[in-house]
Amino acid sequence: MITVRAPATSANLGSGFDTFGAALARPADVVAVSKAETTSIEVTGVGAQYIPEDPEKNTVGAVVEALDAPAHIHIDKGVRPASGLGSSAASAAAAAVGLNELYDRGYTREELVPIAAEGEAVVSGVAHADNVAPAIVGGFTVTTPTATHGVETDIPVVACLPDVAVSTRDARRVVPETASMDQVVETVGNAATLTIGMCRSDPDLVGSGMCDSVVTPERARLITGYEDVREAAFAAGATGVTVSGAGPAILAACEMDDRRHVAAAMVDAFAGAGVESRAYQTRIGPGATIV
Ligand SMILES: Nc1ncnc2c1ncn2[C@@H]1O[C@H](COP(=O)(O)OP(=O)(O)OP(=O)(O)O)[C@@H](O)[C@H]1O
Ligand SMILES: N[C@@H](CCO)C(=O)O
Repeated sequence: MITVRAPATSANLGSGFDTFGAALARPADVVAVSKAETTSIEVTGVGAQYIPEDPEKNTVGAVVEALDAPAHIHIDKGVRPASGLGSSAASAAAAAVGLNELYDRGYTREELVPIAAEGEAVVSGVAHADNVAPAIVGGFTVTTPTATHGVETDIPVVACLPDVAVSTRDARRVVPETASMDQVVETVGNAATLTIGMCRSDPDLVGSGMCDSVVTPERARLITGYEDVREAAFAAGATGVTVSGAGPAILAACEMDDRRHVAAAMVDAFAGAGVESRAYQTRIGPGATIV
């Protein structure tokens, strides 16, 4: 049996829609795989009741198919589904790393990214790899249709998760089909600023590059209290705030000394909007690890 811990992730980071991703030090899924004649899946943990155990419908089933690696798979969920924290990707990433090891398939971490992304197609209709990439490789990642590049970085973040669900499939329906040239220029500038910030482990630069005027405003409308939470996080010292993945989680970057205040401010602001939430005080961390 092989057991793998794969982290929650935050995709987009504002200016990097379907491209940027970051691994969060916590929460995480823990997935155990053992060889079997036919594949079976058992799910326990946070939100397990909402996750199908049918291999055709669970993200890990697509990974089993892609690796031709039938197994009994136990998924212990630490990342709540429909969170914007890469819940479906965490399981797929852990399964890809575990089954690659179990069956000695010999793929590199980068080669496992498109394999794990097949699982995302099962739940959202698109094999977007911006969550599975950091969940497998760790740190900050840039994923294009042909490659994944990652860097280690040290950025404190708060991921505040309201007690409501937003499915990625639904949140992709509000993504605009076009952007103006002004928006393209602005986005390139912000994405480049964020990337330099990640390379320098500089929360100010990362935060200022987290802005996006194309996708984020549309997604923000799906999250009750978004503007209040954003303002409260900035007032408490956040350097940047945006929708995490497809939402409803909201991600804030900050200096380590401000992390606690930012977390409290975000939870209080959600409460003011009538929404319960929990804040993960975390940081950008490593990818999947065999435990
Ligand atoms: N192993 C799995 N873990 C979590 N969700 C799964 C899994 N397999 C299938 N699902 C389904 O995927 C959906 C959740 O995925 P979705 O992409 O909407 O959320 P997320 O992964 O938390 O968000 P995001 O991709 O925005 O970070 C739920 O409908 C859930 O039942
Ligand atoms: N890039 C994807 C990530 C989902 O977590 C989206 O925003 O739809």
